[in-house]
Amino acid sequence: MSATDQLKALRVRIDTLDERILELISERARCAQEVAHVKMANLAEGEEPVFYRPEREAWVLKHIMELNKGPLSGEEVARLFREIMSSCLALEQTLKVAYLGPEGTFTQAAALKHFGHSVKSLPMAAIDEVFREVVANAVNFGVVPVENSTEGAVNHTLDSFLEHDLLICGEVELRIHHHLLVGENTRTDRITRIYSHAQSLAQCRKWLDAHYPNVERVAVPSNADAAKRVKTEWNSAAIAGDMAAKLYGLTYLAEKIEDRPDNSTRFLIIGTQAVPPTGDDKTSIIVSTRNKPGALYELLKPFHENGIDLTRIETRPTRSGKWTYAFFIDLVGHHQDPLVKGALEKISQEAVALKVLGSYPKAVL
Ligand SMILES: C=C(O[C@@H]1C=C(C(=O)O)C=C[C@H]1O)C(=O)O
Repeated sequence: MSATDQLKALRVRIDTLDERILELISERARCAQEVAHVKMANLAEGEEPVFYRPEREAWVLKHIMELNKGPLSGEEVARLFREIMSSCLALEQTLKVAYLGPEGTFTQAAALKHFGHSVKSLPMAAIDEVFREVVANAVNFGVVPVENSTEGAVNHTLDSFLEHDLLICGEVELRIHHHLLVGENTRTDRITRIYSHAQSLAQCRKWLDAHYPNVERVAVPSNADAAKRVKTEWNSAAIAGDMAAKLYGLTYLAEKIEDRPDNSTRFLIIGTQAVPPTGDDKTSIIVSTRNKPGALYELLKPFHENGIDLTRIETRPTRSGKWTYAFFIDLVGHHQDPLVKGALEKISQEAVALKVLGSYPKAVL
């Protein structure tokens, strides 16, 4: 058989497979519609239906990854199913998700990675605004950055948890690649200014010292903001990611300029919905202690005694009193797991204050 005939035959097979895939996806979508009807028909009086179930979605993705035998990677098939679920959920309810904007930020990329593309994503000007939109019920969820592997905690986010009563419903991790971008009329030999968010400038510090030691670095509110500015400036460049580059039609002067190749940022999904256990969860708490010797040691002891793994501890001053600190702790497990529950009960007896910010499925993708 000639190559042309071979290709022709293969394409006929692909067409037939696509038709079957379409049939199956449509059948799945109809099932999701039925799920919505069942949820609506079984509400107690005054009860609001809960369409989005993060614990179920995490299970579906993990199940698919476990079943997958290739040739596509587990992550690749999970991304496809992430989008299928996103479309199915949109038949039940279109989620509104606020994120730290403007459009084109890594936080928007994180929101779409977590929820898929069938949500309505709404850019906010500041982290606190994302929190306020969720508190006001103007959106279903919010997405905010919380820590970067190179630069550490995002303090605005931690402080917002002290001010607002919201729950963490999920986490997303995103590999962060920064590029040096310019507009089409830029004189690349005359760059006198590089714009970016302070965190991104810090994540590319060594690269900038080596390649643009004498160029002014200007911190702006977001990478997308930086990208927007350089579109029309002939003597400046921006550091931003692919989404912003595409959104503003910029040219790549240098790619992947972050100092650490494993540079990644963790984002949190904030909402008002408590998430049931999946068996592979994390819990975030805020706790403050009396200011006495050994207080932090005493505080952490119950975790050690119950064999609970702490993945992060961060300290922030609170505004309620001088030298009073709040500890943000992430641990492995759900707050309903007996060992976690026991440790938290012991801690709440000792601590000045303890707040469980939420238990949520570990990031699957
Ligand atoms: C179908 C459901 O509703 C939503 C859609 C899901 C899906 O498409 O698989 C999974 C969980 C929910 O977010 C459900 O609750 O099972």
